[in-house]
Formats: sequence, C-alpha cells, structure tokens
Amino acid sequence: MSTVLDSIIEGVREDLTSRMAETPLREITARAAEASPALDAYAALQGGRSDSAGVRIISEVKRSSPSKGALAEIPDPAELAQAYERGGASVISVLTEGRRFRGSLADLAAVRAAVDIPVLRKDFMVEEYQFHEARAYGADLVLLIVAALDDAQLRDFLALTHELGMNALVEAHTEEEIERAVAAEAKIVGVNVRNLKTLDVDVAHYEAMARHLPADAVRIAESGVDGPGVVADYARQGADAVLVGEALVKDGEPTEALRRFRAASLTR
Ligand SMILES: O=P(O)(O)OC[C@@H](O)[C@@H](O)c1c[nH]c2ccccc12
Repeated sequence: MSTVLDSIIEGVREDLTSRMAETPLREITARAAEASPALDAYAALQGGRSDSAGVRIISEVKRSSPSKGALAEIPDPAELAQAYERGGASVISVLTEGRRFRGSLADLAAVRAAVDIPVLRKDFMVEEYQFHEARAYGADLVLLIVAALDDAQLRDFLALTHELGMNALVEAHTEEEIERAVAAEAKIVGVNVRNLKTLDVDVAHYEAMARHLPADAVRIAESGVDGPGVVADYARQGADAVLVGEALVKDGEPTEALRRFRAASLTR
C-alpha cells in the first residue's frame, strides 16, 4: 500500500534530481568541506532528563504540513529563529522540503546565519548527496527517518553524517523502528507521535514507546505539543528534548510561548 511518506519521498527524489543536475556532487562536497564546522547538537540536547535546565526544546520553522495544510507564512525565517533563540530554544529545526512543507535550503542558510545554536535540516534524506548539501548549507544535525530507510542505508547515512561532523536525529515510530535505530547505533533517537504513514497523532504513544529507548541515547519526543501541558508530560516520561512545530509557528509571540514551554518542563 502506498503511504503519505512514499508519495512525499517521490517528490523529494524528483526535486533532488534537478538540483543534482544543476550542482554536481563534487561541487556540493567541495562546498560542504568549506563550510564552518558543525556545532555539537548532541551536547545541546543531552541532559534534559536530569539537569536543572529542564527539557530542551527543538523549535521548528514550518510553513505548511501535509496533515494541516498552511500553518503560517513566515516571510522571514531568520527572524523567527532569533525569536526562538531568545526564548531559550536549544536547536532550530528548519523544514527544507518544498512541496508539502513549503521550506527550502535558502531558509536553512538564512537561519544558520542568524543564530548561534545548532540547526537541524528537517527533510527526507534518501541520497548521499543530501548530506553534503545539508553541510554545505550549514546544517549541524540531520533527520533520518527509520521508516524511510533500510538497515544498510541507516547505517551508511549515519556514518556519513558523523564523517561530515554532524549529528543525526534518528526518528522512529514503533518499537521495531526503535530497535533498528539502536542497532544502527543512533545516539539521538526521536519518537514521532505522528505516524508518517497515516499522519495520525497520538501523544500517549510516547509513553508506550519511551521504555524501549536505551538509557544512553538522547531521547526526543516529536509532534503533538499544543501547549505547556504536553511538554510537561513528555518531560515526566523522560524526554531530554521536545520538538515543537505548529504550536510555535502559529503563536504570535513565539519567544513567550517558548519560555512557557520551558518553564512547564521544570514543574515535574
Ligand atoms: O507541528 P508539530 O505537531 O509540533 O510537529 C513537529 C514535528 O515533530 C513534525 O514537523 C515532524 C516530525 N517528524 C517529521 C518528519 C518530516 C516532517 C515533519 C516532521
């Protein structure tokens, strides 16, 4: 059965083909080599479970999504990222997929230039080229979606990510996907409570999955935060960090919203 994820990836591959024709692999690898070294996103995210700073927040720049359609115009992604940084975000996530999320690599570069904290390239990574491209545009962290990759790809892409000096957020949805992430030696593991095959969101799913996450992995809870209460829930269930998109892009005062989310995690 063809899923939403399959159809997104089909579009991603088409767009990638035209970028590769425009900028060949050797050129993009050269650009990646010239970029300033990646920031340590692992260090920025670890410890949220135990230290006094509380759960870390990965704040997302996202205009649109396949489940909700248009969310926010975001004419100036750099400005939004700075508002997140002021509110205490630990990492900024930038959607770079164009068709469904209306993001771009230009957004990534603009955000990278505007903030001092690590930046995640949020996309559907299915070819080696995209990892060099991520680095060339300043990404410190990339997303690897377990459901979109086989075990060999997962291992190879993780190795390439580390070779390029970046970290990977390895995203799982089921117990089996968590096992595959762990077997590939993922250091940062996310549980997305939105199933990318059906787009259903179930916040309680994090609790069911969290006990399968190894103690030494940095644990991320992704999706479904509609207010401080869910941040506090994820924190109680042992998340080191929470990834928030919609609730922040739709809030007229993202800095304040972020401060509230961070404060909520300290009420454990
Ligand atoms: O807007 P939300 O419900 O806060 O979700 C953010 C984030 O988790 C979501 O954008 C996401 C999680 N994994 C992804 C993979 C691809 C695209 C998007 C995503």
